Amino acid sequence: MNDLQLTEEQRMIRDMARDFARSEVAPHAQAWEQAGWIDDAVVAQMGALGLLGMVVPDAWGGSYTDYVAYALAVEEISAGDGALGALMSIHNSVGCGPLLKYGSAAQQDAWLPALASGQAIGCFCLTEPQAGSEANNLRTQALLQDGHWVLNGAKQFVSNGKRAQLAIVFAVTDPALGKKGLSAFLVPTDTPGFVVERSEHKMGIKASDTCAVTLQDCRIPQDNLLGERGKGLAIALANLEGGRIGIAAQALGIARAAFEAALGYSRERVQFGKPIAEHQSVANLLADMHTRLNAARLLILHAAQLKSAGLSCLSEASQAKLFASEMAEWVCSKAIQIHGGYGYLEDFPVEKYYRDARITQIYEGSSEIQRLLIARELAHYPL
Ligand SMILES: CC(C)(COP(=O)(O)OP(=O)(O)OC[C@H]1O[C@@H](n2cnc3c(N)ncnc32)[C@H](O)[C@@H]1OP(=O)(O)O)[C@@H](O)C(=O)NCCC(=O)NCCSC(=O)CCS(=O)O
Repeated sequence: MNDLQLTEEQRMIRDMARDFARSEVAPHAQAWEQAGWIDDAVVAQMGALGLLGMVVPDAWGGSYTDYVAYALAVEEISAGDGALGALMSIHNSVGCGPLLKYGSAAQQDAWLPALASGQAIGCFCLTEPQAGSEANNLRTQALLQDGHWVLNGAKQFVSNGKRAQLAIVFAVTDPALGKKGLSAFLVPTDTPGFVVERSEHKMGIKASDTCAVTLQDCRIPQDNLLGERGKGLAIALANLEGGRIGIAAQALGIARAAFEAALGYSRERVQFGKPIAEHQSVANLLADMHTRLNAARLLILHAAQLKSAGLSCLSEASQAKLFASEMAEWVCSKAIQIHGGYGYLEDFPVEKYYRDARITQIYEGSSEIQRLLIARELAHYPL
């Protein structure tokens, strides 16, 4: 999809996000990485610009246009900093998304205005030490006692874990029912017994707070059940579908930043009497990088269009994430190659892009899970 196929509103949102990323995000990304924390002020600015309420309708103070505008904005912010792209995608997609689709009117009114403005940040507590790809193998228990749910268990790899005010937590309510015995809950993170254990030390997106969380007799009102009892797995998987569009856009943004760094460098770096961009081996690499970036964007925006139209995009979102995340590692690696030895140094940005891109093949469903989902959907492929 080129500019011609975007609406004026989609272009304006993309350009606003691009300007913001270039002036307020990219210049600080390295400092945030060193601090292991994204500056609170920039998160507040994103809230004021509407970038944290992009899937929430106006009625709750959100800035929803459609998922195309959202994907374009995630790409731009991620080109500025992959860690901030993670915060944005996870907050919008799997933080706000479940409340929008499954929340009661009272739950939506209580949380969506704060989430949409960025005054509250959301996180998604599904994964457990023994339940990664096998999302239904949860051990966290929720017991109903005296009008309260009491949650106990351990969650792993919770992005925004330290920053979030609201956690969407998945737990076993009816062990005998297997997959149909899981439920979803809204847990304010200041509830006693919601314990953020540690921020993990990661290879990339180091400024994103990825935490282990334990639930220790964490008591929440009975009304904090999100959606129907027993529908927890469906709620989790339905939201990961949208989340995967966001992570694909994050991968694309990081890869595009790497490509642009490599293109700029190749025009300046002279070897054998001419800029290396004019050497065919480098020019061919740049051509392949550009082509793959544009192919990824088409897949992402196609999935986003389906989602905006309220259609299922399970396979398309998985295809977008699979292709974009694997493309991102390849493009970032080639960007380092074009920089030669300098690309391996922290003085140049491409080594960070390479590290930041790697996670996109793992979280919100690994490449192996995306292939499994795409293959499953082929059962309905018309011949
Ligand atoms: C590997 C899996 C695909 C296996 O899934 P299952 O076979 O166990 O599940 P199903 O039987 O297919 O579905 C169960 C239930 O959910 C409904 N469902 C499934 N998908 C959708 C959807 N897209 N929309 C709506 N509903 C859906 C389905 O109809 C069933 O409902 P009923 O029982 O019929 O009522 C799966 O386990 C999987 O995807 N695994 C990967 C998990 C994953 O991505 N984990 C990452 C978690 S988040 C993370 O990485 C942390 C980063 S962050 O902080 O975001």
